[in-house]
Amino acid sequence: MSSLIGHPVQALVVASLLTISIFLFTKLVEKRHKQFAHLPQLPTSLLWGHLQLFAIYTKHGAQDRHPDGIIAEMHKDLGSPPIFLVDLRPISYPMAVVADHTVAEQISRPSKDFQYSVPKSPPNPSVGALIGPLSMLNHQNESWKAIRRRFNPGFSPNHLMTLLPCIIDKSMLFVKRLDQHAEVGDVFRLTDLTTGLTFDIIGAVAMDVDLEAQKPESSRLGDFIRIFNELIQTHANDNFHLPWWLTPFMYMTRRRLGKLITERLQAIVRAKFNELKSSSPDAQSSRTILALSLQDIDHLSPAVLDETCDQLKTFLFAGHDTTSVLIDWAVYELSRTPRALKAVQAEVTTLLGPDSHDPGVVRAKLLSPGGEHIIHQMAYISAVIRECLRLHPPAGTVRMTMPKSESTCVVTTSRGDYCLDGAWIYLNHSLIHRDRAVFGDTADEFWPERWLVQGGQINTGGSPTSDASVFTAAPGAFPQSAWRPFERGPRNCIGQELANIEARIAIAILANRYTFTKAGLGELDLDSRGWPEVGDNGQYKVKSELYPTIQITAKPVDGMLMKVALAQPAA
Ligand code: HEM
Repeated sequence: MSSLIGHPVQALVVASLLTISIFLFTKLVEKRHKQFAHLPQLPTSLLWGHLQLFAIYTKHGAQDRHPDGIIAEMHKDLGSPPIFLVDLRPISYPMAVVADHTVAEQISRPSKDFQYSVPKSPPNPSVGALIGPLSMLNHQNESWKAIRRRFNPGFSPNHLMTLLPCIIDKSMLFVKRLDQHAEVGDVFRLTDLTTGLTFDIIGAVAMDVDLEAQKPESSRLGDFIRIFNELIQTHANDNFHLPWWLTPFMYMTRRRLGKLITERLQAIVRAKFNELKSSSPDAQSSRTILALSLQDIDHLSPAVLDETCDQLKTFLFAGHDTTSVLIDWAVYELSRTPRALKAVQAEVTTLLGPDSHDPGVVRAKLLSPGGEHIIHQMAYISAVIRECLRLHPPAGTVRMTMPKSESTCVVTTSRGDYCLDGAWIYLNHSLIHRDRAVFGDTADEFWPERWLVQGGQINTGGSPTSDASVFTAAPGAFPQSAWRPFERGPRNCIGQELANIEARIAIAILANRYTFTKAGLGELDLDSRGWPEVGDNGQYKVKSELYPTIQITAKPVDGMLMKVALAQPAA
């Protein structure tokens, strides 16, 4: 009897399972093999997409290298198309990787369909605790515009120049820490010092708060930097920004630390608001980025407080992390490029005088009337910064339009037009910045002169010189959109001028005072006499390549291990 009843039920179950299986299979085929079949891509597996392939490519080199390095190898094996697909579902959205600056520009510029450029991808929950849900990084359209408008004045070049004394004072503490390492002669993580510097600066210029990020012993570091460091550390091995449901405990830790930062920021914003609205605000306090953003606010409502705190959180993170990476790479590239170091030293001596190894002299000169003009005259240093950001871009941007939404995202490339709806559109700076079609055979080399005019000619290689005086900036050397470390268009980086000022000052202070020597990865390959040897690219030969890893942004994998010594002042 029971078998008689069982048969139809079993048949129904089997039929349902079969229907569901066929449905799922069709969906899978649709997603894996049809949805983005129009985009160039390596062979994809029905079940795994490109996940397995990605794992295989990962094994080709250092496992902890930045995913951009893996993507670059895939790109090369595909014949370097302007755009291609990497399908890592279900770990992330399918990713349309943009490797060509003309395509990137179509995404980042305003258009008829997208007034403020193609929208940002949905917020990444893994960085939610660091920047806060109301961060301008996550907003779109008019709500983004309103926030950006509120904070723009604080980042205007003119306003930033008024903050010069505070940036220089923080740089003096940086010198003090380096002097200590020079005295001991130890191997240290330069990143720890540069993040201390940039964190201190952003705390001072944004809020007029001493974040005490440059204390000699880590136990004496300020509260903020310790919490931030702990939070950033949770991203150390999170190569793929794994979804929260795969890392629930990490997610909870991040939330807890994020809350601690918010509480501290709320107290600061309340105090600064009250001070500002009192009859006589302190002169320094009233010039900060925070103060300017509060100028037109009469009532500090909970909504305004939350929004303000999340922007400050964003500035604290975005403002210290990327700029410290830039300074790290500048120190490293200069330490292994004698021609460029000589040119920087000559420029600093010309602009700041023969005693520019003395930080006190540099400070006095930069703070004297007209000091800010000196910063604008640093043509060679500026080229070094451009070149470091070209070769070692810390961040990129990810955009997205949903399928079947009102406006679609179609880009025109040398290989045809592509609709990108439903994919993460990843403007990959590492690929764009090393495009041989733009930067030629020296695309992978550190060559600051490519940004400069020498005797009326753009120097793209050959006849190197270290005479900085013959260089002037070359604004039209390359298509503007081919260099985009700060991104372009309305959603470009609000802090790019600040980063530039910080990096210029840091390089100017370091150039004639110290000699840096890399330790560990990227160390110089000395000859039998113990001397470094210059290779064809004008750089000292090294034993191994130093590579970036991912810790939210791209960072030198070893924290830029260095030794530093006081340089001999020129006779
Ligand atoms: C070398 C240093 C820096 C680099 C390479 C850099 C790079 C970038 C990039 C690529 C973006 C676009 C991100 C995206 O679309 O998701 C961006 C946006 C942003 N950056 Fe920077 N940044 C640097 C320094 C700074 C500094 C010093 C600050 C200061 C507080 C800052 C604050 C921001 C903010 C708030 C945004 C969002 C802007 C918006 O959406 O309107 N950055 N940055």
